[in-house]
Amino acid sequence: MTVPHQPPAPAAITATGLRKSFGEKTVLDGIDLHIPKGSIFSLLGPNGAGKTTAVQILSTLITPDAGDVRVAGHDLARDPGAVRASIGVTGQFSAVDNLLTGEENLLLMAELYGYRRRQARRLAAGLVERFDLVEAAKRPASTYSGGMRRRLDIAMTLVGDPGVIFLDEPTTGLDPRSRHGMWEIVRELVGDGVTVFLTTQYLEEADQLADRIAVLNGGKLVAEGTPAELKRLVPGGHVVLRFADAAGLDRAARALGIGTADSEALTLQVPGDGSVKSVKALLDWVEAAEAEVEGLTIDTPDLDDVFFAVTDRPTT
Ligand SMILES: Nc1ncnc2c1ncn2[C@@H]1O[C@H](COP(=O)(O)OP(=O)(O)OP(=O)(O)O)[C@@H](O)[C@H]1O
Repeated sequence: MTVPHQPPAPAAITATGLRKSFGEKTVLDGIDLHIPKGSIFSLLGPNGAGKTTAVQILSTLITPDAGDVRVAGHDLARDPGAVRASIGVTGQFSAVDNLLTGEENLLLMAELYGYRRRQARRLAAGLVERFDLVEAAKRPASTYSGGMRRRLDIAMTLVGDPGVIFLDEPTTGLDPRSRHGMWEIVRELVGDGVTVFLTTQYLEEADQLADRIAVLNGGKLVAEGTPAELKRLVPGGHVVLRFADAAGLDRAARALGIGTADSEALTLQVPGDGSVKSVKALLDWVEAAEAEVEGLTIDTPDLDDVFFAVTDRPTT
């Protein structure tokens, strides 16, 4: 019997041996990337690690010193124009014109892409609706909140119907509600088949959104994988049992023979992955020692733990 062979998902972005230095400073020291179409990839790293530099290279704003890069099926070095036509970039350098209304910004963008007046109006109306800007559409963008401006920025990017979107810190400075709204937008984009390359300062954001995450440090990718894979790289998961009295804590600590007891808080911290099976086994042991557990909490490593484990101090 032959095992059916799953073809690898086509790549939206690939890079091999990507290098970039500024003077003496090597920022990217041989980076390889393979980002499947229709996925969200998040690049993390301390301040000054080179995330923006990577985005600028992949989006044709600056040229690398070495490396083969393909974006949306086009060779970056040979056909930067085709790459540019297939991508959208939003983030630190917003394309929004403050003097124009939201609607005018969208119409201007549509004109740049060669849409006729009627088509442009229809497209702008659809985007205004989709990005919840109907009430604000006739107001100058200068009056918009940070969240509205980011939504308008992404809406403008979509006028060009890009297959790959670079989001450079899309939610920095947004309040939690606006941030969640932005996450919904990103998920919708990917649902439509768009590939998203995301840089963020918020590890929770990468955890929530990204299919795969890479951590950049000292010019190299020091860790790469799904959020779950990365969390497995670091130890630190544990279960904290809280006891009814000191005698119970004592009996349990002796029966288990591992863990850190806190006699004031009446807790015992035991290493563990927090799975139902391991917690049940732990409670069975404690019960056999006739110790009464009043409560328990499970702490699993999060991306913060991974980040601290694989990166060193900021480089700027
Ligand atoms: N045009 C330039 N000339 C000289 N050095 C530069 C230039 N652009 C970036 N750098 C340096 O390259 C390094 C990486 O910068 P980059 O902005 O890519 O980092 P980053 O990971 O995006 O940081 P942050 O999280 O702070 O935005 C920094 O040390 C920066 O000072």
